[in-house]
Amino acid sequence: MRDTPDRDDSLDLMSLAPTLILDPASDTVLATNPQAAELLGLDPAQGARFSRHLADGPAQMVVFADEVAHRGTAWTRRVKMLAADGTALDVELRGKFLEHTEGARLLLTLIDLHEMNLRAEIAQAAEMQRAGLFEWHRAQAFFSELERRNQLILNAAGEGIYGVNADGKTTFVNRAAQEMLGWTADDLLGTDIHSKIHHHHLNGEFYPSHDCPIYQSFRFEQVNRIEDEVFWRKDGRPIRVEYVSTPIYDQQVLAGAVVIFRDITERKENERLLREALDEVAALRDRLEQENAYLQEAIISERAHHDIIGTSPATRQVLARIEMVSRTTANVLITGEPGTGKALVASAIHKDSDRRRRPLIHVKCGAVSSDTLESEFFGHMRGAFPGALRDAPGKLELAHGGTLHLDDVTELPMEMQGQLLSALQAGEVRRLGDTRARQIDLRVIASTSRDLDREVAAGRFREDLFFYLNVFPIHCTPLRDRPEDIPPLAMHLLRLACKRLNRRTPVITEGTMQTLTRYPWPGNVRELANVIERGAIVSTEGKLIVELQGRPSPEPRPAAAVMTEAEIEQLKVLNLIACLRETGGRVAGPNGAAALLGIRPTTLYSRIKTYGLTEGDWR
Ligand SMILES: Nc1ncnc2c1ncn2[C@@H]1O[C@H](COP(=O)(O)OP(=O)(O)OP(=O)(O)O)[C@@H](O)[C@H]1O
Repeated sequence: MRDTPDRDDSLDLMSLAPTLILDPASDTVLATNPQAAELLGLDPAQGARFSRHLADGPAQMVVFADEVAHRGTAWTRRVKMLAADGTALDVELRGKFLEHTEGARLLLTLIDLHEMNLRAEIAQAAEMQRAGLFEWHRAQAFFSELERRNQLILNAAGEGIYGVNADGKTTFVNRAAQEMLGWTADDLLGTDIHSKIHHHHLNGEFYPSHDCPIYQSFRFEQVNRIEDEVFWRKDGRPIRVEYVSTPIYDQQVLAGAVVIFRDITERKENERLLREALDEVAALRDRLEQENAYLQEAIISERAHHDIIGTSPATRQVLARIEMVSRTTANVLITGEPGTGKALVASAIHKDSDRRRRPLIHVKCGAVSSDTLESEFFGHMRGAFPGALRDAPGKLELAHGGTLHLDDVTELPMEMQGQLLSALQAGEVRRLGDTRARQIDLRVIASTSRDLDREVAAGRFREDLFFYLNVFPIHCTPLRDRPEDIPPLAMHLLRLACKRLNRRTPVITEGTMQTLTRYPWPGNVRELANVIERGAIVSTEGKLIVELQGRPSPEPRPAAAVMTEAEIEQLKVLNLIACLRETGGRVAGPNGAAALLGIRPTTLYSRIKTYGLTEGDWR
């Protein structure tokens, strides 16, 4: 240490804080370190008087020096100090008493409070920054973990998920979406996804983006759920999708939309196959129903479709007409007395026609009750009327693709005749209780044992239905007018009956055959079949015995005598008189003579006039 207030190297070692040695008695700064010289701005030229640096005079300094002398060490902030240029210094003085041979010395350390505050603030700021950085890192780690987890969730989702911003540009695409679409995230991110995957409908129609429900979600804040549209894969193939597009918000501002979609191609394909299978099942069921009904019909009516037996000109003509008409689609009207084989002819026409693989439906019109007539012909839906427990097709529907045989067609009530004609002409039926019309394609064969001309004339049968049915007439001749058919028929019917009865076939003796041939057979072939069957049951000793219900076998009829025109005219007049007598002179009306004769009343009036008949002739 030096006795001058110049720099003292020992003080450099002692302290980095501004420090000086003061002789309080002479108010002299004996030594300083550079920090103190710099702080106080000591200038050797201006001398080393310490009191120059005291802002409020020496009083406080004296008090402090006494305290230091008394305690050995002390500190104070009461001594206000100035730099050499008069700048106020904010310092804390720390004093230490030093014994010296030349008197007491005061070692003063000046703590620059201003700098200390500054450092404290910097330290605090540094501390805060350090803490802030840490928090920031923590937040960053938290969010990146969150994002990673979200990515994991998005990628693990089975549904395709993608996001678009408010400009329709793709913002994210999950793995499932990339797999389903064949487009990678790189292909899609930042691009207009609609133009890549949603540009056309399945039918090839262009799909403008402003019509797209996804566009509407991010433009008009709509949640849209779509059940069946297509997205286009990168390889150009469509996939059927269902999707939900939901608008998304950032701080309550519409930011875009998220689309969650599912590939339903397989489901749609399965639905299509299922629908097809169900349609097929329904068609098969209908067909089975029809065929079942046909079989039932066949069993109920006990119609064995035997071949038509007979060699008479009448039978040969019937066979020729069957051959002529069966391959056409023409409707056929079969007339003839009961039991003459009309149903057999109808079956033969069907069997020879192109419709033979489809059913032949026989409807015995006279046997259907008037209550169920409509449902019988047109069918009904379940619940259409009390007792309609299930859907049922009508006879017209059952005959679809095949043939409908209207047996005893004249028995149909007039109203039903009209309904039937409309359905047949329109080629469609509507089941009772159904709104849907069903197409029918059928051929109609009608048969009757009545004189249809007469029925029409009598107003009991619709003329338009008559014309519809009578496209191709076939007449079955009564058995009595074709006796040459009786032997082959008798043998044929006997073979059938014995087969059915499981009996040996007896022989028909010549005498028996003559008896059969002479009999007038009012019941025609049906009666012959019954007689033969009874005979087969009662026959013994291998011979057929026939019982003809006590009717006398008439003598063989003489060949018909040839009549002159005059004789025929005479017969007509007599017949007309007998007819008018029968009707009590009534000409018109259902029970009038005209109806009985099968001619129009006007025709009858003109005939009465022509023959000059008067009431006295039939009274
Ligand atoms: N030519 C024939 N050859 C063989 N069997 C016949 C012949 N004609 C009629 N039959 C038989 O006679 C029976 C009566 O015939 P079918 O029922 O066809 O008569 P139909 O004229 O339709 O009678 P209906 O007017 O009473 O209904 C049937 O068993 C039928 O097989």
